[in-house]
Amino acid sequence: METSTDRTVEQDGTTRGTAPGFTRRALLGTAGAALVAGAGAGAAAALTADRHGPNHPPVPAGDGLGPARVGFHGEHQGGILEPQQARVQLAAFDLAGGVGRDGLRALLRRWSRTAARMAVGEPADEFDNQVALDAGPCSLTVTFGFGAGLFDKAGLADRRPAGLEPLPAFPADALDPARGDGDLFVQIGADDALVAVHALRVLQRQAAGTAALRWQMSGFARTPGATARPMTGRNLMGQIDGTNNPQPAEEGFAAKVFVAAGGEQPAWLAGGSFLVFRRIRMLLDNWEALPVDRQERVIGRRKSDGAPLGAPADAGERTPVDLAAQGPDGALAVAADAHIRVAAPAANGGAAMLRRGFSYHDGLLADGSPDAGLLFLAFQADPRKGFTPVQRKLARGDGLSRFLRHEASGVYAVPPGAPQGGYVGQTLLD
Ligand SMILES: C=CC1=C(C)c2cc3[nH]c(cc4nc(cc5[nH]c(cc1n2)c(C)c5CCC(=O)O)C(CCC(=O)O)=C4C)c(C)c3C=C
Ligand SMILES: [Fe+2]
Repeated sequence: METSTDRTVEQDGTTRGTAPGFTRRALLGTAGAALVAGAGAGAAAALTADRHGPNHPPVPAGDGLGPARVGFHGEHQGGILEPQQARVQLAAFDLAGGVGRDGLRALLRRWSRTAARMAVGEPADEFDNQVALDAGPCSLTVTFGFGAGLFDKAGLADRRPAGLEPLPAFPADALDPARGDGDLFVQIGADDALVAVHALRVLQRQAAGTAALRWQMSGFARTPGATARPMTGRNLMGQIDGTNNPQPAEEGFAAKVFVAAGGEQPAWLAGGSFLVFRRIRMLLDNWEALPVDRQERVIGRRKSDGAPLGAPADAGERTPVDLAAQGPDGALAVAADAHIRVAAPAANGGAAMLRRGFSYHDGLLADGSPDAGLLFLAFQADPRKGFTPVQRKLARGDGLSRFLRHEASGVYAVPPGAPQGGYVGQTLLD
């Protein structure tokens, strides 16, 4: 695993030299980019401790989160396999009328070039507003997705993937169309809020005349180093959320998450994925009125350590779930309507997805309740076999659904990663 701050590990495992990490903006001559490296070394050592992932080089103590970087180029796009960053910006754009295949290609070329530059902390181009000048890339990833509408508008209807059909309406959906769907989707993750917002602003300005912002949302996850040891983050209901995700090292992971070559989906999408997005508001006033043991019953896991109900006191979140386990009274330890029972692949014909959601908190609603919840994001090889059957089940029989409102929705084809010198979407457009 690469450890030097002046080299980038690309997703294909190759390394690439760059100007020494934190001072590269100054080397590039960007105005105002005289940078201070190594501040707060002691705190930084802790902050960087849990940022390691398959495509994510460890950062030596003393450099903080700033210089950490995720290579833009590779087999898959960034922002899928890496550990979640502390901040996310989600946005969707609609193509302007009359923008055909060539206009779309020009935009994606430009966006890819810019995302690759920003991922190593370089300024974008003339549209860079210089608001993140003194920050490193902070593990910036930019992930692009294509909505169903894009294919008709760009004259590519014959290349629309079969998996990109609209999601069915689920019972109790309360969806706002203005905050869902969209022709082009962008997920921007970074360990610094300004870095993420800056990247979105640059992409938006570059799109002027070609694509207009349709909706935008901000989210957050745990900041690296916030806990004494690396552990799965908590959501705004206080649950450890993400434990039983498919793990990259496990057999069959790629088949669950990525589109295989030679299958039902078009060849251009091989190595890509599908992303299902749901903005799910949590009814926190109701949830927080429940005693903790009732909250645990709703999920099927302990709140303190995330261990499955019925597991021994010293079990941890990674203890395998025993859905047949019984309590002392002979009743199922994980209740029939517990979220983890209803959502489990075993209850859904093996349906699986890689969940990578972020919390949001956007103030209060008119009734004084928090406008807060989960920006649910799940990558999968085919939503018709992943998200849809699971959500069908959850909407009918999940104890958690009484505390949730699905308010916005989108499904996007996520193209494979771009090779060096290439752009995301190239396999579709060239
Ligand atoms: C359709 C898919 C899912 C939606 C929508 C969903 C919403 C949602 N989930 C939580 C909290 C937790 N979910 C957990 C596990 C879990 N959830 C899903 C699917 C959806 N969740 C799956 C497939 C699983 C794994 C089930 C298993 O195999 O064990 C957990 C437990 C910890 C974990 O494994 O992640 C929590 C907690 C919320 C709050 C929420 C909507 C806001
Ligand atoms: Fe869940």
